[in-house]
Amino acid sequence: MIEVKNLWHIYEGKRIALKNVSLSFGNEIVALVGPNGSGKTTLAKHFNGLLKPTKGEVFIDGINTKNASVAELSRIVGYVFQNPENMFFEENVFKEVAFGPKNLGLSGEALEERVKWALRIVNLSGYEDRSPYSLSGGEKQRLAIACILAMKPKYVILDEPTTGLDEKSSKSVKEVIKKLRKEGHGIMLITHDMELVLELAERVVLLYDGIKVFDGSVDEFFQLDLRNYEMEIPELLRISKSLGISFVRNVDEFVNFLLERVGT
Ligand SMILES: Nc1ncnc2c1ncn2[C@@H]1O[C@H](COP(=O)(O)OP(=O)(O)OP(=O)(O)O)[C@@H](O)[C@H]1O
Repeated sequence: MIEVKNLWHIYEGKRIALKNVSLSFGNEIVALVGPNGSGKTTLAKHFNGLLKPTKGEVFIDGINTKNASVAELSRIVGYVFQNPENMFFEENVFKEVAFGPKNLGLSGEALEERVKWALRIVNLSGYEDRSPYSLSGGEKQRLAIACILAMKPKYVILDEPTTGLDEKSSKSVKEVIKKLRKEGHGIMLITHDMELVLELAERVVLLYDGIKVFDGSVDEFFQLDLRNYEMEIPELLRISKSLGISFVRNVDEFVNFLLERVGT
């Protein structure tokens, strides 16, 4: 369980980025949303100790982040940053994925198994010898996820995992996220992509100007007037609402509603 208790974060220069935020999350997919500058990244950086509370406390499976190093916390919380190509530095995909578990002390067959396992989950088996830089945007995103998974963290934070990806790549990243959830990982999606929230999230936390203004179900979230928070509901929901359909997750559900209506 990740537990945030009355967290304040004030950057040097006195910018108050988080104001008394409390939340906890476990084995679920939580979307962390809010307009630019609302404090999402600041909050997420507390989960692996990259930032320490100005006031308040953060516990990762009972460990107070104040007393733990980033290295220690990164074993429990994996953070997949935005623009993953910035994090690659090895000559091939195998070495890139092996880097983290190697640092954790794995070697030989165990290391090879771990890398193969991580690549299998993200559907990149067979890519071992490719240069990370030769991959497509979606493949890079999946490689970045594999690098984190190879360290077997219990929680995975994904910062804008679908931004800049085409439909097909975005779909395969979503499949990976679903797979991780099934494997028992707790997942936090930091995102502006409301379609992604609609499709995958089980819960939404909304930050606005450093304050947690909403924490609840996806259905309830999309009942808020999101324009107040500089966001918009997905087109699919807008259309379905205008047809009197209260809540659908995806096009298939939408079509089913319409077919039921035609049939009655
Ligand atoms: N290193 C820093 N020093 C000073 N202020 C910072 C620093 N990092 C972030 N901030 C400020 O803290 C506030 C929250 O920023 P943060 O990056 O957490 O927001 P965000 O919700 O992740 O935004 P975005 O959606 O644009 O990524 C912003 O006003 C930002 O300018």
